[in-house]
Amino acid sequence: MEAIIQSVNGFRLTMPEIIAYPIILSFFVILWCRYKWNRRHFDKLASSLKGPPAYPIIGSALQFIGTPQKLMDSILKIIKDYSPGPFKIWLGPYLGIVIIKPEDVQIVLNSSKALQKDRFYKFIKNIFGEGLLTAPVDKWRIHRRLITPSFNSSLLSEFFPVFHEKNKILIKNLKSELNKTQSFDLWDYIAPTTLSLICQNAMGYNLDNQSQCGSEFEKAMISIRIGFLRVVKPWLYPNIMFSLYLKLKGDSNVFNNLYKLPLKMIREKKEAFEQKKIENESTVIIDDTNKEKKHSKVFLDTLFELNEAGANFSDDDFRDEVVTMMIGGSETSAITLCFCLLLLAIYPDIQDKVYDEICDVLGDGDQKITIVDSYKLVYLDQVLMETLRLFPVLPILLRELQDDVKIVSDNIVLPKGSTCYICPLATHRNSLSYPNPNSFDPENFAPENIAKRHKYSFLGFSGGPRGCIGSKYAMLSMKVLVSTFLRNFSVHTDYTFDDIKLKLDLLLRSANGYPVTIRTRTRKSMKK
Ligand code: HEM
Repeated sequence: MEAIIQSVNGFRLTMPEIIAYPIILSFFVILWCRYKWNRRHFDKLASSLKGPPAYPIIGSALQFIGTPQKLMDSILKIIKDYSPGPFKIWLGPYLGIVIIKPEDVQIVLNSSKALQKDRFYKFIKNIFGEGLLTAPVDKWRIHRRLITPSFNSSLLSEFFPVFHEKNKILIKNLKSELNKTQSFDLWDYIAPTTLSLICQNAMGYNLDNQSQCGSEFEKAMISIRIGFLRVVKPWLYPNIMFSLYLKLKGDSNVFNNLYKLPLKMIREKKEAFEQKKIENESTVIIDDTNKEKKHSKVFLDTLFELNEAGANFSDDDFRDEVVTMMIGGSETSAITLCFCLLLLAIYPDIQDKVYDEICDVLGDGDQKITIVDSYKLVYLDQVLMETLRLFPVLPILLRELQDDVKIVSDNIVLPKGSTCYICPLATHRNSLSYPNPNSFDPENFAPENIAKRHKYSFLGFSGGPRGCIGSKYAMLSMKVLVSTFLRNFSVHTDYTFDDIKLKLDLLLRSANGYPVTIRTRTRKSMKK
């Protein structure tokens, strides 16, 4: 039968069209209503919270578009406008609630319903796979329990010979910059050192920093930071768009390059492990007095042994845990150390005070630092903590809530399925906890001042069950490096505190590097 043609407002429609269009429209209206109904608790909470402007589909993403420095500026502005929260942020269609007050943070970080890393971590899964940092909760529970003993406090002293050896190389390399008037970037020396430290201490692998592999890994790390910027570029969310983007930038091989060194280490260490097993000498060494003594295994050997005992790590599991340790254990410390030394260069009085303490504990000679000495360097400890307060390497942590979580502020219930943004940067710069939050003042971490504050007002290493597994190792290794550095050189800069501009590309960094000059240390401790 011939279709009936009708004229509707000047448009000519066939009868099937007249029937189909309202059906299609109703279908979308129903879908939309269902979507809104399912998310009514998000919308209800969102309507009661302040937050930056948001638009359908993209949310507040427009605020964050631009360079890593612009991204950081936007974050700082939002924190300033909405602190101390809680406040909302829509990223794409996803509701996030930013919490800043220590009492709220304590609840979320310790809640069993907030252990899951947020969906946005999937973008860094390209890098870390399912290592501890990014692993889903079930896998994380098993791996965390197995891996924790490798960084147990009782083993920390065993890392010292490697600390000494690698710092000796650092000092030798730094001598090429001695007494120059032109500043250099601390990063170029510190980053290879921390990478080399973690490779040897966790993987038992002696990395020659000048080797092709080491520098290739570091280069891949630089390209990989762009992976993180996907979070604020919704058009790169689909994998196909991201692959295309990498191709256009000539970076399509970046992940293969990143994995080259970890895979090489695993292969070689596994061969050595198998060999030792055959010789049945895997855990026994003979000491000077010819007595047999247990030699603690490095982290990677522990993984091999656990696997033998039935832990069932796949090849990907090995790779992911090793990459996580390499990046989590080196970049974080390198950034903190660079900021710390730059701050000491900006504040020579504080540098002198740190140096005096080092001389008190270690003397003016070249006696090697021990673990007991490092515990006595309490002012240096304060300086490092204050550095992490001002420049927390991970300025924002994201948790996807697997159930409702009630926080203290206004008795708000954070709904299941929403994202909780914990913001160390904002918590650390809150004047309720720190009287002059934007100044460098190591006295903030004097014991009497720590006692006045909430425990969760410092989040440099996060907290709760998913807090940093390597915090004690990190503090010790940083203390050894800074004290060795300052025993050899004084550090100087033209920078002022306000010259430090920040950027965020996976981690928080100085946008213009860490420019300093160094001189042979002439001043001996004033206390002598
Ligand atoms: C100054 C140095 C360091 C800082 C500031 C730091 C900071 C952090 C923070 C804030 C987290 C929590 C991340 C999150 O919740 O998303 C974390 C987790 C982690 N860190 Fe560190 N870290 C440092 C050094 C290290 C070192 C030396 C290692 C290895 C030896 C390490 C290994 C890890 C691992 C494996 C995780 C994941 C823990 C888990 O989810 O169970 N970190 N770190």
